[in-house]
Amino acid sequence: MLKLDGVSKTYRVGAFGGGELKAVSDVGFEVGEGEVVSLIGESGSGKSTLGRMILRLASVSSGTITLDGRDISSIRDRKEYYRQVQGVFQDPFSCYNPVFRADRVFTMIKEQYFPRAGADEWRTRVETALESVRLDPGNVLGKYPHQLSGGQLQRMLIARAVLLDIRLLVADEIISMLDASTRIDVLNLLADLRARGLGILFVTHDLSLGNYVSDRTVVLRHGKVVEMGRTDLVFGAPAHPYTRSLLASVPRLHAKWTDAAPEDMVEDAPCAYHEAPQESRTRPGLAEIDSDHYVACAGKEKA
Ligand SMILES: Nc1ncnc2c1ncn2[C@@H]1O[C@H](COP(=O)(O)OP(=O)(O)OP(=O)(O)O)[C@@H](O)[C@H]1O
Repeated sequence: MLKLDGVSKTYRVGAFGGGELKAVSDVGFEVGEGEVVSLIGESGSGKSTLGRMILRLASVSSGTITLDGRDISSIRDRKEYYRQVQGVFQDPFSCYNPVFRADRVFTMIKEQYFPRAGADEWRTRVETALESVRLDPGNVLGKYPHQLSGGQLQRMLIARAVLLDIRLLVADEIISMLDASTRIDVLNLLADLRARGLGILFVTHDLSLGNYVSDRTVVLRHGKVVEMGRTDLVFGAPAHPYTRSLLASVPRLHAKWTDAAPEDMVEDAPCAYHEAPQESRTRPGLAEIDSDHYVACAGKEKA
């Protein structure tokens, strides 16, 4: 479905845009139907930039992003694209105008995409979409954003995507601002949507969330993929020192802070990329060290 191939993004920075900042370098991965792919990396690693390029909110400097083999930049009709691909972001409050009722987000969808739907039919569709994101329509319809919780507003945005029956959701840090119990609700909701065939790019800096929800994981560092593949392999047998150090820094329930030192962070461990045979370098800068488990050179990262 969605495929990124050698995608890079360079921002113009500094006085009069005289400098350049390479936020994303030569990134390639896929998101299939009914698949959740986590994009993991620390702050500034380029996760949101990738999400924004996929959502066509930022231009691609080089490389291609395709949907079913079609370059997304060649899809002139943005409405057609957004009928299939939508984003939900960290701060749900920023997506609503406080002056209007929150369900205006549905009215806008109706006006743009379903102008001919009758009022009753539309109301039934909205109610069904709300129920599918585990919201009680009676509790949320007709209310202003300040009368709803962050979790409810976030789910309404996901319901909007459900109404459009999209194929790919870019979920950028959507859990970060929610409390623990609401987090699990939203995560379970994503699992429901995946079961219905929705592809999800789950952008997060939180490894445990990524591990919980995703089939495949892409670890980004300084805009480059350092490791990616099946989540059980990336988390179970991390091959890049950066992935290992990220995993080692996740607080563990049964370990005291001093015990949680990154014991497996061996600086002079052999580089898995260079240990792998030449023919395993099937993607630029990455070696396939197991079926659907890719790693970048550790030496270059250390340099
Ligand atoms: N519009 C922009 N103009 C210039 N530089 C930008 C712009 N947007 C992002 N950057 C820079 O690009 C790099 C990647 O930023 P990005 O927001 O993609 O990272 P991130 O991994 O999503 O971080 P966070 O988790 O903090 O949101 C950072 O160095 C950031 O400062």
